[in-house]
Amino acid sequence: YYDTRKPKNFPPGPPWIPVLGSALHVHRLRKQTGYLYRATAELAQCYGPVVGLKIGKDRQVVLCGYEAIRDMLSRDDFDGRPQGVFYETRTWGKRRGVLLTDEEFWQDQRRFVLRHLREFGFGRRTMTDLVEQEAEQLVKAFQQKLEGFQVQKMVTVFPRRYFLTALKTEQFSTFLLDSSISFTSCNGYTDTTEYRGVLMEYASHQGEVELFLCSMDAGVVMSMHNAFNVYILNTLWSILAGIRFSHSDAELKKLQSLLTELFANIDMVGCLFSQFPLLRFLAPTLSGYKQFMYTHQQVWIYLKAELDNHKATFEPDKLRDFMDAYLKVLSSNDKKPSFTESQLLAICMDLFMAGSETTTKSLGFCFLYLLLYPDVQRRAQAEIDAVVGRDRLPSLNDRPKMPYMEAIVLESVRMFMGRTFSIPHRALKDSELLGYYIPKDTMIICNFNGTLMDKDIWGDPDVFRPERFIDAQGSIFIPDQYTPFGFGKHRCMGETLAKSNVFLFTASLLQSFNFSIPPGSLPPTTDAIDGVTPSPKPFQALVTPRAVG
Ligand code: HEM
Repeated sequence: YYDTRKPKNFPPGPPWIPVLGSALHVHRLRKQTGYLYRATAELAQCYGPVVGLKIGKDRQVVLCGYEAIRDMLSRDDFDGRPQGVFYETRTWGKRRGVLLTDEEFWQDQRRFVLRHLREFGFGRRTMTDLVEQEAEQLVKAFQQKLEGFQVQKMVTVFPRRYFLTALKTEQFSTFLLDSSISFTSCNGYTDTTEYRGVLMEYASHQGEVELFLCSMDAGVVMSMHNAFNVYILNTLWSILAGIRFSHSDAELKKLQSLLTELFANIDMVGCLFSQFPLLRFLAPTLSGYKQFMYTHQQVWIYLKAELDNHKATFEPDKLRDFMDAYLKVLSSNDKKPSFTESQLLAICMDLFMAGSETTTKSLGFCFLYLLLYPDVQRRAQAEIDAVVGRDRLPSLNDRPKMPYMEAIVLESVRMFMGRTFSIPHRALKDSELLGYYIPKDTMIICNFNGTLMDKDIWGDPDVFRPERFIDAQGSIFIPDQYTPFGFGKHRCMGETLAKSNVFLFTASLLQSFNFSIPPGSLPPTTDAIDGVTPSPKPFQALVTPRAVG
């Protein structure tokens, strides 16, 4: 009976039943809508922007509107992070790290991490160099896959009259760039060679049409959703531990695939064993506990080996990276008790998890939408050609002169975070939010779908339209409601790095290549894979070099 009673003036929501709370109700909605963020958005339609739930042992409040989210994120009362098995087993049974800790412990550690990440690269020249270096490697890797392939000017001069006739008789299947076309005979109408290819550019002048066509076999079809992981991780890991991973590093690949799988099986708000902790013992596999532990153990082993390596080569006067800076503090006598070796490992794990998945997935969504919106791709390429040209790679210094590319970054992150939640907060004491009573220790979650995909704010939220971030003067304009990195004291620590990566990786690839839907394939779906953070479903692109400008 006690389990079914809601605290007085607790935010409205579905009824609570013993032990399960509102879990079944939410589960049903999730099945219907396909996603947890949609299930809670539906609840917000019914109960308002502040929804009260109980999932197993967890009392949760989900916020679904800008006003509620802004109020919560800007108040110290809600600066806690959730407690419990889920948040402790990941770091050896005690809350450690910077992602899921709070109060004085977190403040000291966050301050240290921010200061030293800045020292070794964040927001400084070193970061610029690192991101530019990785972008260059990424372009090289794409070029290698396309090696030996040249844009073929297969048909140069084409009598316009014949060309138009061919179009009318549908010898050309379509007249869109990046589409596949095939036709027979052109040179003087006697050659009966069959031409099949992807139309990359055309120019019509003086009664003639010039076609730039690349052979379909020569373009390379590549998986795009996972094309960026290692390069993204390298920008972060160089700063943290001075390491650059090779693309073929088998151990890293194994680790990343374990993490990807784990992230798809748990949610931002926990999973079965965190809400029903007894299930760890009764059903370790079904409740996700076994997989959670196994993946974390693998990450610990990996990080510990690197830490041992650093300890063996550590020189207090020659600090190479963030790990060294932390080791130096550990060796001093006046360090605060929160500075420990396990805390260093937990910070590395947090940054490893928070840093690589998020940026990689933002890039995944970016290229998914670039395939679906070829006009956006062309406009970006026109800006790249005008500002950078083709003789050198884009750099982060070009950024202020490239508002359209900057807008693509903002729009890609909106598409990514508009399908998920922020990291949960916790009420540090009994509080009030938009007139409701929030008891101490309640978990509070922002559903970013309610702001980043709100029709009233964006008009056409499902459309990939970077122009929405550009004002009448052609400058970047960011509405207040755009908060994919959170705000307040827990604001994301990697925003600068993440945006720089998405900007430069995208600009560098678009400078050299066109990305299109492979001929004969359906357009990729915009449905995502649910999980801690959403991922685009696996998709492929036909990558062809751009014709020389
Ligand atoms: C597109 C990429 C990214 C997005 C959308 C993103 C988003 C977020 C959000 C929404 C939060 C939670 C804020 C809150 O709880 O109020 C957060 C926190 C955090 N992010 Fe990011 N993030 C991204 C990339 C990164 C990167 C590259 C790093 C690596 C340095 C990083 C490190 C962190 C950390 C350490 C926190 C916890 C901050 C704290 O609680 O004090 N993030 N991020």
